[in-house]
Amino acid sequence: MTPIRIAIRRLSHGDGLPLPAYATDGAAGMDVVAAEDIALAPGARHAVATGFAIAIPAGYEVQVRPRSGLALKHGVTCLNTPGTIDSDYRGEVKVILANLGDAPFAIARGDRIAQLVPAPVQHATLDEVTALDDTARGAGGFGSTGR
Ligand SMILES: O=c1ccn([C@H]2C[C@H](O)[C@@H](COP(=O)(O)OP(=O)(O)OP(=O)(O)O)O2)c(=O)[nH]1
Ligand SMILES: [Mg+2]
Repeated sequence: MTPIRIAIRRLSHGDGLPLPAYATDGAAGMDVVAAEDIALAPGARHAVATGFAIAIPAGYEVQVRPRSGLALKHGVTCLNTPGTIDSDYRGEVKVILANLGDAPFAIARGDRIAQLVPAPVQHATLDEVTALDDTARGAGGFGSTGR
C-alpha cells in the first residue's frame, strides 16, 4: 500500500533526536522517542514531549500506541491508548505515559516510548429516531452472553 504523506516539523527541543521511524520493514508503527528525561513513580502519569508536530492529511488520524515491551516488563503504557492525533492538530505530539508497575521507571531523552499508526477516519452523520430496530441481543451487553 502506498504510504500516506505526513508533514512533520521538528521543534527546537527536538534537535538531534531521530524522527519517528519503522524499526523493521513490516512494522505497523513508527517508534517515537522521548524528548525529555523523566522519572515516573509508580501510579504516576506524564505527557512526555516528543519534540515534533505533524499535519495529518484530512480523512486520517494518527494513533499513539504503547510498546508491548515497556508494558510487559515495566507496566509502563499509554494511559489513553490508543491516543488520537486529530488531522487539524498542529501542537506538539505528546505521549501520555502511565507507570502501572510497582517500581519507579526512568525515561531518558532518546528512549523509544510509543509508536504511531496512521488510520483512516470515517465520519458519521446521526439520524435521530424515536425507536430503533429490534435485534436478538436487544439491550443485553457487558457479559450478557456468558463467559
Ligand atoms: O496521546 C495523545 C492524545 C492527544 N494528543 C493531542 C493531539 C490531539 O489532536 C489533541 C486532542 O486529543 P483528544 O481529542 O484525545 O483530547 P481531548 O481531551 O478531547 O482534547 P480536545 O478538547 O483538545 O480535543 O491532543 C496528543 O498529543 N497525544
Ligand atoms: Mg478531542
